[in-house]
Amino acid sequence: QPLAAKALVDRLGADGSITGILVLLTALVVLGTVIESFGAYVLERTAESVVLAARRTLIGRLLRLRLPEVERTQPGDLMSRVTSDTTLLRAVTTQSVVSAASGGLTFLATIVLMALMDPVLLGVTLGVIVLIGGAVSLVMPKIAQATRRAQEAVGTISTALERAFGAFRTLKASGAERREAEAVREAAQDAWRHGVRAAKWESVAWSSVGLSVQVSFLAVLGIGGARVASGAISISTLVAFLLFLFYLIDPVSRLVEAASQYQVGSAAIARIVQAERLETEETDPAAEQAVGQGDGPASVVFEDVTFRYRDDLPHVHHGVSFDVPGPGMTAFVGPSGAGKTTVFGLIERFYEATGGRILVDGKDVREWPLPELRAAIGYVEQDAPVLAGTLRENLLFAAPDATDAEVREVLVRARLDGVIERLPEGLETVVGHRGSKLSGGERQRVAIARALLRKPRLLLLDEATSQLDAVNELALRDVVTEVSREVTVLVVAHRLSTVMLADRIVVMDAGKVRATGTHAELVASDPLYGELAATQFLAASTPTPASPPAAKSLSGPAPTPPDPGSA
Ligand SMILES: Nc1ncnc2c1ncn2[C@@H]1O[C@H](COP(=O)(O)OP(=O)(O)OP(=O)(O)O)[C@@H](O)[C@H]1O
Repeated sequence: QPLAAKALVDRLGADGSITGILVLLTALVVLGTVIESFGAYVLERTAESVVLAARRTLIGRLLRLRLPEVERTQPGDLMSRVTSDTTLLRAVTTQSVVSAASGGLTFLATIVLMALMDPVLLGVTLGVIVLIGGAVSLVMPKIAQATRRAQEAVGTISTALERAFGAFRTLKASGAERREAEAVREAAQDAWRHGVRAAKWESVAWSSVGLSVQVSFLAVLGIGGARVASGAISISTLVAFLLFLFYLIDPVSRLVEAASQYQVGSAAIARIVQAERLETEETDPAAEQAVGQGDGPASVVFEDVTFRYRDDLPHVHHGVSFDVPGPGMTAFVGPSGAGKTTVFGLIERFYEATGGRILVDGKDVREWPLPELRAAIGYVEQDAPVLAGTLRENLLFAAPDATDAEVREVLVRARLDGVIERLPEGLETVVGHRGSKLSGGERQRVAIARALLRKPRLLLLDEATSQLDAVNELALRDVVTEVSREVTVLVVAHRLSTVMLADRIVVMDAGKVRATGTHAELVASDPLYGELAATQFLAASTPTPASPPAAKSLSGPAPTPPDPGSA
């Protein structure tokens, strides 16, 4: 452009035609702008792609984490690694890379030209730059450290918010808004403090650029002056050298910028890598694709299983053994904390047993391809979680390929058809965060319908009927009885009515199976079972000798009215 402008001025002076040059000049301006904006676009796009790639990898791994890993970490913090930390990668991939490349090239070119003029003065300049550069390099880790702390604080904010929103009703009912807000504010304050600290160290790094050039200037002036006086170099060489020194400001600034941006990015990378290192379940896309539905009810055998949740915790199972041939209903009963729910966690292989063997269909669960094992199982958790989204999404969650006819059938079986009919939007009704717009009983029925839609060979129900009213409970009991004719059903039961329907009952106590048998057998033979039947089960059904009408409920809501159905 300057050359074209010069030619333009020359032509004007010589009264020549300027059209060609004007066109050339315009073309150069347009071309320059296009190249510049295209360059910026490519750079930003690359940065966004890096962020996307990091997020994809992270998301893919986080949803496959082993359950103990998730229990050891904070979901909110893990989320902030996907959302906030990955964003910081942009800085490294744009400013940092470009500054390092352009700054590095200009720096080298200037140094070469300076070396051609006077190697001695160059030595002086580099000496000063290296000295101050050394000091700056001490500052760099502090930027990384402060950024990491700031990002950790951002993770704490997410964790605190997740905790509050996860139990929003309890938060309000406990009047804990102010205290929880205070905790979040404190984390935000922490993020601010560390962010400011990072900014402080960055400004130290920046000001050192000016300092290094000024000190070099003084040193070159002194030593160069002496060399001019001694006749080693000419005064014009000294002047040119000093000018070059000022050309160094820009590349050195860019290099420092690149280095400090890199520190910020590396703090984020460290947190991302940390999340990536968490242990995931084995993945085998081929096995996932090839998951077929086996036939018939599955059998479950526990052989002297021992288990503890963590190495530093006591054992929850001390040699649990039982044998459940399919089909039929098996109820697990026992005092709270006996390890009943843990049995389900081990069958699903959420956790690995520390000793003994667990066989499903005669095959050790560790030898089953995980997707295949889980495809055979329908699981209704203790608190029957419903996910945000529509009812349809919730139902199809475990069986995305289910047909409308199958959904309808399952809705009728789970006695949800009436509920859906009453809703103006039917299956498209949005159920709110964790299904907060549904009643407790409705949530449980949705969870049961979801499990049934998976057409399991083994159904695990954890207190699945504990929040149902008498009519629905009776209906669901019929469903479960019906299902148990073809499917192996294991249920952690807290209601006598459910227990009495079971083909076999496993009584657990303190991490062991103390007895198995039918209700009648156990009432006669096992004192703990007799006591449980009398006191702990909800006396929902016909009073039995072991379950007087005034029986005290320890494990659930008020007793429901007597139910003649199970007499
Ligand atoms: N994820 C976990 N990490 C650590 N300890 C756990 C975990 N889950 C359960 N425990 C502990 O293991 C023990 C057995 O728990 P489990 O849920 O199997 O009992 P349960 O018999 O189903 O009790 P309930 O009838 O009250 O549901 C309890 O002492 C519990 O505190």
